[in-house]
Amino acid sequence: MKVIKFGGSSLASGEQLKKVFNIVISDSERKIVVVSAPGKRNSDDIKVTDLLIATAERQLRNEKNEELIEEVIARYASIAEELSIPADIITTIREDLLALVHADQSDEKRYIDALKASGEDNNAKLVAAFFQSQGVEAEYVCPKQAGLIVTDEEGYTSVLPESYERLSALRDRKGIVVFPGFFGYTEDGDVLTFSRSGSDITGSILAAAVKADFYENFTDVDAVYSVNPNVVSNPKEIREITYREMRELSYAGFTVLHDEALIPAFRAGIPVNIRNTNNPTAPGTLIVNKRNNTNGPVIGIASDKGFCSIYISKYLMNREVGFGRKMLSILEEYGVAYEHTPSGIDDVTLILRQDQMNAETEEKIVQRLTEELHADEVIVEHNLALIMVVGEGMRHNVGTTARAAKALADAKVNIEMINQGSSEVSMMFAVKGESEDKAVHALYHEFF
Ligand SMILES: Nc1ncnc2c1ncn2[C@@H]1O[C@H](COP(=O)(O)OP(=O)(O)O)[C@@H](O)[C@H]1O
Ligand SMILES: N[C@@H](CC(=O)OP(=O)(O)O)C(=O)O
Repeated sequence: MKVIKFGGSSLASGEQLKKVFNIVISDSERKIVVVSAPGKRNSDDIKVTDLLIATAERQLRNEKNEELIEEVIARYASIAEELSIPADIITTIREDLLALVHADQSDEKRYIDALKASGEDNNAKLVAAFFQSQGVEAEYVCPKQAGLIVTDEEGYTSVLPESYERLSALRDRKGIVVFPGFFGYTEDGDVLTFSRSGSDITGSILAAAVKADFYENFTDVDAVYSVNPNVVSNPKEIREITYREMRELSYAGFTVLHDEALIPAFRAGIPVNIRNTNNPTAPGTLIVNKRNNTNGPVIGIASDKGFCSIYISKYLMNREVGFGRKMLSILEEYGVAYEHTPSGIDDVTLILRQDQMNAETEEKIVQRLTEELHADEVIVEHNLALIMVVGEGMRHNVGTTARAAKALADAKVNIEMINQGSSEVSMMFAVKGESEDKAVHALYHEFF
């Protein structure tokens, strides 16, 4: 049995849905279909999820949002019309959406999440209706009814372990299951969404729950490329990659797969196949536990901007018991997570996503770090990009760091920081945000 997920780009129009249908029915193992909300039809288009977020935010500010609501409905209606799906599905979608817009707004996060999730929920209903109209046995399955229960943590949602057992019953359903991605229900019955692009996570959860043979993730590229194709044109395709490598690369900027989507499939030992809806005969990229290393030291180079660093120095920091705890507890009080902590004898640097702090919280954090830790220096540097060079082969190849550092030096990119060690399969370089693309090009041309 295969679980097959289609991203928003694969579901953006009636024409795309026809491709989806043909892909699903071409293989009788494709039994569970996870769908995103309709995505962009072209680069200037707006994803349904973004329209829904804007609708919710305007409602919360008591601003007019009727046009946005109609735009959302029109996206589904144009697909239904293009595919001659009976129009009553659009009436259902309209009623559902209006009920959500006018629902209780006392908990803003839950209100926004419920509206956001309706993008995939209503799309799953539409896709199921389309399959049925083609004479195929297919049913929409509600995540609540199926038992996709999620945690309710501060700013974070993940699947509860007991969900797997309940979801395993999906295996016994007759016909094709069409399941909305991106959200689950709390134990209290409220909708919570995963982070953006989280339908990938739903697909992986279901694949693990039903012990699928494969998790196929259909998107709009022929493969995972060794570097973001929006940065380097015609990059090398990756045929096979390990879970560990892909996890590092998707964390660091390979948006083709959500970085949390690998864990459920990895734990259950299910291979993940990234494929192209627009070119379904292409083999795509297979994500597996072990691969033959035919790639040399590096398999991929990913990058992401929007980071800052907080450099803290204090003479004899290494001798001070509890320094790290005190430092991190100050961040914790402001709800700020850190990504990396490269350190020396008398200094440590915290690397964080910059959008977690505004100018005011930053000032307070710096002041508290300085005063409470009696630091000699606390310096914040903004607008950094992190570049991750990844490959299982690094462990067996001497000199990879030197090659990377030389390539950056030759391209006149100053390395602000290097972090290598904890992970055996990656090294991280921090550079100034404006040097990001230059650095990625230089590293790509060094290793490929
Ligand atoms: N290394 C990479 N390989 C392939 N695609 C990548 C990579 N890095 C970023 N991408 C981007 O990921 C996109 C696919 O992800 P996404 O837009 O979320 O698709 P979907 O709508 O199918 O969920 C590609 O179109 C591409 O622009
Ligand atoms: N629709 C949601 C979830 C998702 O997974 O979408 P996509 O498959 O288009 O990345 C989002 O835009 O975040």
